Amino acid sequence: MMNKDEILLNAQKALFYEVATPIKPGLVDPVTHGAHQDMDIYTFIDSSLVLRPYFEECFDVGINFWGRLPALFEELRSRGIRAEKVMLTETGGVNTHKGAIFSLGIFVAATAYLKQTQTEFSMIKIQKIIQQMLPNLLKNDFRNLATKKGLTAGEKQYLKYGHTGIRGEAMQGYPTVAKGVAFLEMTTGTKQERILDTLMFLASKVADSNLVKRADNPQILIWMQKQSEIYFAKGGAKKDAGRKYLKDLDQLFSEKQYSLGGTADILIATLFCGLMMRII
Ligand SMILES: CC(C)(COP(=O)(O)OP(=O)(O)OC[C@H]1O[C@@H](n2cnc3c(N)ncnc32)[C@H](O[C@H]2O[C@H](COP(=O)(O)OP(=O)(O)OP(=O)(O)O)[C@@H](O)[C@H]2O)[C@@H]1O)[C@@H](O)C(=O)NCCC(=O)NCCS
Ligand SMILES: Nc1ncnc2[nH]cnc12
Repeated sequence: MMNKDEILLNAQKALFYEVATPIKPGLVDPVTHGAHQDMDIYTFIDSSLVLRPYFEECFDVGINFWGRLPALFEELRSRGIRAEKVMLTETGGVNTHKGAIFSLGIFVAATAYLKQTQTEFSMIKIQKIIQQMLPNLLKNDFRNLATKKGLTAGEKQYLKYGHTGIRGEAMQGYPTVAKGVAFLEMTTGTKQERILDTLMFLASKVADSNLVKRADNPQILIWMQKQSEIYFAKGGAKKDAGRKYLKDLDQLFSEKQYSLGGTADILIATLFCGLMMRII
């Protein structure tokens, strides 16, 4: 298993690899800000760097933890809430990495916990640890929704459509990340082509509450699956037709204010695992 510095470096690399990759539909890259007028690449550089101490805390909590795993998540959560505040202070109130604070924080802590007893990073073992950390996430988080004021997009979508969003994904041990890692391993080409193809693969699998919120329509997820199919039929990132399609899609997303913000967070977690497995 890699040492602490290497693991934390991989967490930061995952954040930078994702945002550095052009052309992602509706998302920020070094040249465009997609559907996010309040962000640019510099906002993401600031946010990625300021989160380093938080990921270090997640590692330390995981490596020193003993006891029942749900208590590990409780320890993370209070730190995650603080990290969200640090991010918002650094970005001037912009939500760059809310999903990544949650998901990547869980992955870093689970990796550190695994390191206590195992010499190798294993996707299956990480998924099991995460499942054991989060048995009651949905029940606890959605307990008082009917009377809660100021619901988040994820909470609203649970009440309106029954979508369990990022919490459902996390509770199941991130099956979509596992699929993303298996896909990433199969990809060929440059790093950029492999990351773009993995993003578009994930875009057909993730129930992205950010996309549903922006489109104000859950059917958008089915439309997104179709776009992903067309992209791969055109040869994906390694072909001019695939890249042209992506560029047009980015244009459309920017005009309609659609974003794949949740998918970007799942890509970040996928890249972290890929880096831990040395497949990227
Ligand atoms: C459990 C939390 C993630 C809280 O969830 P919450 O209920 O607050 O919000 P959700 O709407 O459910 O989603 C939160 C963010 O998670 C990302 N996301 C959405 N769907 C998925 C998915 N299927 N898989 C992975 N990640 C997902 C998404 O973040 C991205 O979108 C952001 C940009 O959105 P944008 O619309 O521009 O900005 P907003 O602020 O949302 O709205 P406007 O201001 O524009 O109107 C971009 O940042 C991406 O990261 C959702 O935003 C977790 O946050 C939580 O529990 N928080 C408490 C602290 C905590 O527990 N931390 C855990 C430590 S381990
Ligand atoms: N590149 C990106 N653009 C917008 N939101 C994001 N959330 C995570 N990565 C993002």
